[in-house]
Amino acid sequence: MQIGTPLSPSATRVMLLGAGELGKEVVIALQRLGVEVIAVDRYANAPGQQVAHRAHVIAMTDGAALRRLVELEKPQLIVPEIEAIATDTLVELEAEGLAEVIPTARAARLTMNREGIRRLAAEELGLPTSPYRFADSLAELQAAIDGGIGYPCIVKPVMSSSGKGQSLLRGPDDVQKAWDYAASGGRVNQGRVIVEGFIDFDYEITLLTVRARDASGEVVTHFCEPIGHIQVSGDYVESWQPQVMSPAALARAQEIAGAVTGNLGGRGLFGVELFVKGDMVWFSEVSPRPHDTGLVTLCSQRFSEFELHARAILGLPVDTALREPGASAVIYGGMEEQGIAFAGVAEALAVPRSDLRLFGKPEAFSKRRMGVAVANGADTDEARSRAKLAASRVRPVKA
Ligand SMILES: Nc1ncnc2c1ncn2[C@@H]1O[C@H](COP(=O)(O)OP(=O)(O)OP(=O)(O)O)[C@@H](O)[C@H]1O
Ligand SMILES: NCC(=O)N[C@@H]1O[C@H](COP(=O)([O-])[O-])[C@@H](O)[C@H]1O
Ligand SMILES: [Mg+2]
Repeated sequence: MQIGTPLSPSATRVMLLGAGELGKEVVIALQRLGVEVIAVDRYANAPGQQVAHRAHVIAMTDGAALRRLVELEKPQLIVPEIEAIATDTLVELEAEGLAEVIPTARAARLTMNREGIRRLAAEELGLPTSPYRFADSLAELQAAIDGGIGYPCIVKPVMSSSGKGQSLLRGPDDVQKAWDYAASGGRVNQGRVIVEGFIDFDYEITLLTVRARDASGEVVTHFCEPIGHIQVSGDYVESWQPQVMSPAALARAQEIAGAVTGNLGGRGLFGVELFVKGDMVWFSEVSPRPHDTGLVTLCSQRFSEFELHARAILGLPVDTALREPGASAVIYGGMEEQGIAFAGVAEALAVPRSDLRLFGKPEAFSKRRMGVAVANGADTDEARSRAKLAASRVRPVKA
């Protein structure tokens, strides 16, 4: 693909559906390559909209509104940045040849709903996953648990992300609460949940996997070094790269990631989430787009996951090499307030080899991710303590 001049008839236009912190970095990477970027989100002044050529606010789950916007902006590429999108409309738009959906409209549709991707991975591709059932009511949920899933188990809305609506159930007393929380936490409330048996893993990783054209034009699969991370209530708080793995576990992880991304197809970067115990590896889920735990690559790789995504979707070659060990630590809003300020930034950046991203979200919530600290070190232990120290020095305050 040639790259044209932005804001001229020759422009290469890319539309991001979702413009949060991950999209913001993708927009910046695309801007640097001379791409015209249109950032869409459900609210005004989303992080990615602040650095794009144009911004639109629509309900992205409204198929008619999405179609109108695509017909107006005529992007060559549509890049989903969140799950909750009218993906049936994406399938139609792609079939009509109106735009190419990254990585494919089918991948966006399957991963929007936990049921689609889980059934593909476990039942079609035969990949190892936690035991699971789906339920549409409290009674069905109880029956699924009693019928074999057992305790401990995890309940999640079929459509949600960043741990929203997710609970760990230790016994029968937790079932009603988990059902009610899932119903309130799903981004698109379908009243359907997945219940998964709890995997007692040693550690979990995100294996960033890139499908990109090589010099001959053929799409080949590249793997980044594995990223280790810690999640609290289903949301990531800390990540580091590289995560040390046994050669057997790494080979199995790459095999699973290759199988699922190969089936989803297209071009782009994927975050393949895997649980590891000894040499055993389970597939958990996959984002057909940059992953929050991959924010660490802003400091650890030659090209961040966002730059890799930008290159891959444009049909350009990639280089997934690690540069040096790194880590990331999340900065939360800590309050429910509009237009907050951040104190302690100078103190945070005084931590050796550290850097910050403040996303610029217009409204803070107590557990909303508002920024991230990244840091390098001689090893991931040193990088982690620096990233956590830098993050802890940033203090959200009322402006
Ligand atoms: N079956 C399971 N066994 C053990 N831990 C689990 C299981 N399912 C989820 N978890 C834990 O909860 C975390 C979040 O789960 P999951 O990735 O499914 O949620 P999510 O809402 O899609 O999050 P995100 O959008 O951030 O990826 C996992 O990374 C893992 O730490
Ligand atoms: N795990 C998925 C993930 O991290 N997605 C990132 O969070 C944003 C939504 O944030 P918000 O909920 O604060 O608006 C999304 O737009 C994306 O950048
Ligand atoms: Mg996840």
